[in-house]
Amino acid sequence: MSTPAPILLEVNHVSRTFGGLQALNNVSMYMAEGELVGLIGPNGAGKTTLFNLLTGVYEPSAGKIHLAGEKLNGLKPYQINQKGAARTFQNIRLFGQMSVVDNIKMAFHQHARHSAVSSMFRLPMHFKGEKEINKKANEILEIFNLKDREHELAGNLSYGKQRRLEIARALATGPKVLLLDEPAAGMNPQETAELMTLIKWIKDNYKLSILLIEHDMSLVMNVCDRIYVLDRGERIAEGTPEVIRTSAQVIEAYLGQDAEEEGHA
Ligand SMILES: Nc1ncnc2c1ncn2[C@@H]1O[C@H](COP(=O)(O)OP(=O)(O)OP(=O)(O)O)[C@@H](O)[C@H]1O
Repeated sequence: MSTPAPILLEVNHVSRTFGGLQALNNVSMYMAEGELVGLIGPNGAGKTTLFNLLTGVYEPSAGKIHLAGEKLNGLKPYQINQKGAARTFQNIRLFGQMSVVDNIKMAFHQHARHSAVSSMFRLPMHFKGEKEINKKANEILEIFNLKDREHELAGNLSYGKQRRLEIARALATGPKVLLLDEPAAGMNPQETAELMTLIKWIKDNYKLSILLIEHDMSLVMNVCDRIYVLDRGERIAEGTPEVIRTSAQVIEAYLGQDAEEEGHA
């Protein structure tokens, strides 16, 4: 029997309220090193809120979050990024007026080892750092098939390519865990299939954990090792794709959503 991978991310009994609204209620979850975990649930279930808690956009009202044994509660988004969590957003947030390659280099700079002093005075260490960053940015552009567009303004890329660039940029910060919020939203079926192959490849080659929010159910079922299901702020199921596919509670939650949507139509 192989030894189980160590736990990387731990969420313990986390809740979050917004005024009177309980967006998350006593949710616990974990991710092991190298796992690709799905986070699904009907609209308004609390998925993005959980991402926002994991990345320091909001603080939990109760409960604790640990990454690689370090507590994340109370840290700012940039501090959590430095501890190894990077994310993409539902609505793409690139520097549209900067080139593709500069978007990647910006992310490297956040984590580059050369200090502000060495870059200010252009010390030899600064040039060594720049050379290294150029090399790494090149590698990432090749992997994400964006090399031929490196000097184009990010805002001019097609939607599918902007989504890929956003993931490339998150990866450039050297994360231990990558949080992807609906990375396939707005993509056509071919772009989606390519993206999924890429996500699996990233997981295997960068040996990192990935948490994926995605509405496309077949996609989640195909790529994830395990899945958590939220509904109205509560965790209602957890398990392998097979377990989730046949869970009566999950089916009921989604049917409930369909019925609500039909009622509003
Ligand atoms: N900043 C906020 N202020 C007030 N309410 C919020 C805030 N953020 C989220 N909510 C509420 O919390 C609940 C959960 O929202 P959340 O965006 O986390 O759901 P979701 O599962 O990501 O939904 P979707 O699939 O539609 O993106 C919703 O009722 C939402 O309106």
